[in-house]
Amino acid sequence: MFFGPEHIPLENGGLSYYPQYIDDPDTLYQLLRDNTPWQQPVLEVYGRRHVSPRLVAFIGDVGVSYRYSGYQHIAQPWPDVLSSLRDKIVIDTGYEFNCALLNYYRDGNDCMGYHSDDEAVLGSDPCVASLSIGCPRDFMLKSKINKRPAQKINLASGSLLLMLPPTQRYWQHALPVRKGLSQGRINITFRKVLLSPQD
Ligand SMILES: O=C(O)CCC(=O)C(=O)O
Ligand SMILES: [Fe+2]
Repeated sequence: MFFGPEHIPLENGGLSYYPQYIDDPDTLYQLLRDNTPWQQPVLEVYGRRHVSPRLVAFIGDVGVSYRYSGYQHIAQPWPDVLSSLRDKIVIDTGYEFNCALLNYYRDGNDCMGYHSDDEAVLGSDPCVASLSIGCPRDFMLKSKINKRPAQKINLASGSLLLMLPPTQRYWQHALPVRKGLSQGRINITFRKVLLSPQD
């Protein structure tokens, strides 16, 4: 099955949303939930250290590492299921990705605060491809240059959201707490870390 994408324009940016990008999200969800070496690192956000409010894993090509939130992530090798998914996303979008950050939100209490995926190692205008499986959750976007209300997109299981350049430069995004949700969700953001200046 393949629907979309739906283009969602943003002032100084833009999104492409594929509501049903993969066929069998439930199987992929269970496979990743049960076979990923999940970690719960101590993160440093705005100078304060706290245990991450979700579980994480970082996978990628040999030699890729990625420092964010005060923590150095060394890539684990790609499981087959994710390298073939990466290949499909590269073909469908025309963007390259050499690593992926996995976030496991165990229930509605797990969350991610407002931030941009704008680390220097991603280059000046990255495209980030975000695949969601499991419990649908609200994804919020707010502008860095005006105070208009945040936009909300409910990310369906099996959906792919592309955050197109220059979205990371002008927007922040978050996954807020949703008390009462007992189901888990896994999000995979495919990224391209630059390994040398000419990449
Ligand atoms: O879980 C999500 O949908 C967002 C994840 C995210 O923003 C990130 O990993 O940087
Ligand atoms: Fe992000």
